[in-house]
Amino acid sequence: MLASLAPPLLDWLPRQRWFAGKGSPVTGLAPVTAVDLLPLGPPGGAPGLLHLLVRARQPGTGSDDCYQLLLGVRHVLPPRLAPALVGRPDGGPLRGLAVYEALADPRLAGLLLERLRVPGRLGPLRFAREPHTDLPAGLAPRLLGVEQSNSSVVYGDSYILKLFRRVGPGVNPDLELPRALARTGCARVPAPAAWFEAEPPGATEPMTLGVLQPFLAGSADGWRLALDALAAGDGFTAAARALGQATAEVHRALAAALPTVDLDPPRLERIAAAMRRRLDVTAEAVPALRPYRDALRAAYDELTRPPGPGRPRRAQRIHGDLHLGQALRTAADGRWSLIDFEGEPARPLAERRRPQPVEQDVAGMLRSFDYAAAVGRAGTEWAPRAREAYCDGYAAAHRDPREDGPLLVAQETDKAVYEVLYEARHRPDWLPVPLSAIRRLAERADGVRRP
Ligand SMILES: Nc1ncnc2c1ncn2[C@@H]1O[C@H](COP(=O)(O)OP(=O)(O)O)[C@@H](O)[C@H]1O
Ligand SMILES: O=P(O)(O)O[C@H]1O[C@H](CO)[C@@H](O[C@H]2O[C@H](CO)[C@@H](O)[C@H](O)[C@H]2O)[C@H](O)[C@H]1O
Repeated sequence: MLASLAPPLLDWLPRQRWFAGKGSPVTGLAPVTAVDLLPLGPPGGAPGLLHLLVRARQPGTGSDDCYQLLLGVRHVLPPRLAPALVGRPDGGPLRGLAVYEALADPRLAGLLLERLRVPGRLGPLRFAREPHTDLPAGLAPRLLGVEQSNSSVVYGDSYILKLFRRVGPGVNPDLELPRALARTGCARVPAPAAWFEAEPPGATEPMTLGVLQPFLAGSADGWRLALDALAAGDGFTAAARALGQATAEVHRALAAALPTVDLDPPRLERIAAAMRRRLDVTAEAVPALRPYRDALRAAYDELTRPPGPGRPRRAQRIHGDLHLGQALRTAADGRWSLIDFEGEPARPLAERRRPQPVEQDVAGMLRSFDYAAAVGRAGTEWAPRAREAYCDGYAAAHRDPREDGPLLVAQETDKAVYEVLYEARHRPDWLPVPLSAIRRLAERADGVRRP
């Protein structure tokens, strides 16, 4: 079946926002699993729903990533679904049929919820749910239009299903961590209600494919709220402080729920080495970063010097890609919740599941205030105030993340380097935002190198 689907998919896949392999051509697709979730009916009857895991061949990248696709199949595509068209295969069993993004079709998205309501297996797919959750039938689905790393469908403003696009063996932290947090009673993170995974033939571990969790209706994300506050000339320090507190609570709950480790010198050296590697890879890909490479390395060297006495460094499971867009505040009670514990989508899963210093998350959020200030054209004081308020809130609920300056600066540098690559690949117009932070961090590191 894939042979006839391959030509339209080869054209369509690299254009999707969630396609992670931008920058290298896709030369072929290899099927991993194919499951008919709903067989195509006769003309005028039910659409078909095909679940596919495909490996995209990208020579020279060192890895052929596996992607999850949900494809609708119809004899005739109604005009409202025209933007979702992937293509019309010109041979094989799908010849002449319209193949399209199934999540855009409420009938097919609804079927996914039905599958999640009833635990069980279907070929290599396994559907599971928390035993005592009440999942009503027939909730109206709508595909979220936001441009993200994955795809999400909201059901009746009650639940949201996140479908991971680039998938790999091992439990996804976006299922693992919220489940662990739910067990501790931490209410800052929506608890998974159901999920599904695949066990392809020969796989050593299942791949998490999707997670259903309660939808926080009436909430707005921190990025939107920060930009709104900036446009209105309102302050953001109270919100930032509360967000710092929420982050600290989640970190404390994660440290209680899952193993933590000492950041001894060999571990710190490994962290610094990984940061240097990311810097080198990014400087190769983005020439604008090259003039700052040596100065930034100094920040990583600082990290490996022994910290002051009484400052034990520890690592634990963290969010891994914390920014304002990952924090939702409900209008009714002004409470912050954190979402999207997948970690940085570009990093290998095993690395994302490794314990890290909490400063990595704190640095991510600090960078985000900087982004909001740049995009919202804030005055020079806005970001420093928000950053301080966030750290104050964090310190009040846990410990002060500013205490270990070298660790925080190294993490912030690493994050800004990540953002340079992210923006170069996904939003080149935004590249100046992390680059201006890189300039600032490089000047600071130069000051440390030549006091
Ligand atoms: N539990 C939730 N309640 C309300 N909105 C949510 C919830 N989870 C996610 N969202 C919305 O969906 C968007 C995408 O979710 P996210 O987990 O960040 O996916 P991605 O990995 O694709 O970025 C978020 O920016 C947020 O607007
Ligand atoms: O899609 P995800 O939420 O998993 O995260 C990716 O996309 C983010 C952009 O939406 C990106 O975040 C960067 O841009 C944000 C503003 O749009 C800014 O607030 C963040 O600080 C900045 O890192 C994130 O890095 C990326 O992993």
